Amino acid sequence: MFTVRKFNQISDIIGKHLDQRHYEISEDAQSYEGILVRSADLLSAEFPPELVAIARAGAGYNNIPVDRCTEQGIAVFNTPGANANAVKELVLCGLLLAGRRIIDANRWLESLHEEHAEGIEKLVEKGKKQFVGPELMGKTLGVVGLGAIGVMVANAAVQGLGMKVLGYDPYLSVDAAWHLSSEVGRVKSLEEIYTSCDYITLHLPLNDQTRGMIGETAIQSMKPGTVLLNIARGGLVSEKALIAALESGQLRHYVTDFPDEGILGVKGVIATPHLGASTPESEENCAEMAARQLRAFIEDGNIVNSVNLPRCEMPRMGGYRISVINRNIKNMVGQITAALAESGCNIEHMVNSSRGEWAYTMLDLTTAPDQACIDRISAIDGVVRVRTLF
Ligand SMILES: NC(=O)c1ccc[n+]([C@@H]2O[C@H](COP(=O)([O-])OP(=O)(O)OC[C@H]3O[C@@H](n4cnc5c(N)ncnc54)[C@H](O)[C@@H]3O)[C@@H](O)[C@H]2O)c1
Ligand SMILES: O=C(O)[C@H](O)COP(=O)(O)O
Repeated sequence: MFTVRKFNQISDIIGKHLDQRHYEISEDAQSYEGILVRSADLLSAEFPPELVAIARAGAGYNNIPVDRCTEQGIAVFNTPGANANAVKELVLCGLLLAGRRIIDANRWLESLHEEHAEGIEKLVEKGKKQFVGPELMGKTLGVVGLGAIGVMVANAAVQGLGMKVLGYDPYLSVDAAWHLSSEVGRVKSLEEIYTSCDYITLHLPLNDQTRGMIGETAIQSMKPGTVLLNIARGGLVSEKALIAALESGQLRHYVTDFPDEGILGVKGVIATPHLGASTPESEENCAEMAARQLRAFIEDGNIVNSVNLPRCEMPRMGGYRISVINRNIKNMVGQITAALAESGCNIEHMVNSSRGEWAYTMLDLTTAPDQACIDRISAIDGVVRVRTLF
């Protein structure tokens, strides 16, 4: 029996993979092997020694202390693409809301309704000229980050809305390149996005490299009256520079899913309360993918969609499986196999993968290793976690 602690409300569909006979899902357990989480802040959480994996039911994992987890031998997973369509739809909504001044117009109508009991139709016809707003067709959209969401937004804007679209992503994956419409232009610098676009939308992770990337210099190099959309993370944009730019008109609108007390009420801000992934479809997709990945790792050691460890899968063909997380330094596999040989264990199947500074090995043995053998492998310099999976 394994225990998985939920740090957020997660769709009940997780029960399909984490069934009651083998998993207890708890909101307050103190000892647990797995975590399921959405946006709860785990950055300063203390983890129990039994914890082997954290599954983020969503895309962004800046709420998880990934480096600390790796040092402690904890695998961290996310669910790439599982909520991308929901976010794409919210971005398209944001483009239309900002372009056609729908929020201002709606607010005006509500005020009319409060002030006038009748004659509204005449006032509507007289007043509508205040809310003339440009069409999207023919305007240029810049997409920063061409991952699961950025590609969908770029394709929808170029194919469905008739916009010109420029995309920037220095780390574009082969998979994303396959899915990107050939009508989307790729640029090599952010400067090109800033200077040529009427609308700019951000679809990249928040990390040390991207925090505050939209500051005064970036905003000042944009076209006057640019609409900036940020459904990715609030920390990508410097709030001081943003507010000054909205006040001066350098930015016409800031469409964001991450409002706070600093920007709410500022003219030009159109905000939603972190609703990007809040659709029944994406909540289920993310929960199911997270639960499946968590179970595959807890029970079989298989790694798919980890953000800190390499992809590594080996089908179960009997035998006694152990898994090892270690630093990616020379002679680790040699030392692990030597320790097994010393304990008289024969290796039936083995797989080893690395990712940057870390590596992962799974071995299926013909006989069960004893505790002395596990201790010997755990004592190898650079090994951070050894698990027995039988
Ligand atoms: N508002 C919401 O509810 C919501 C929902 C999902 C995702 N998000 C946010 O959107 C982000 C993107 O999600 P995704 O599913 O598309 O992720 P993804 O990993 O599929 O795509 C991110 C892309 O950003 C690119 N990138 C990384 N650093 C970059 C840089 N410095 N400049 C340009 N591109 C860079 C990567 O190469 C990748 O292609 C997430 O990290 C998350 O913060 C928000
Ligand atoms: O990164 C994500 O996937 C989103 O920000 C969604 O967050 P949520 O799961 O808390 O809605």
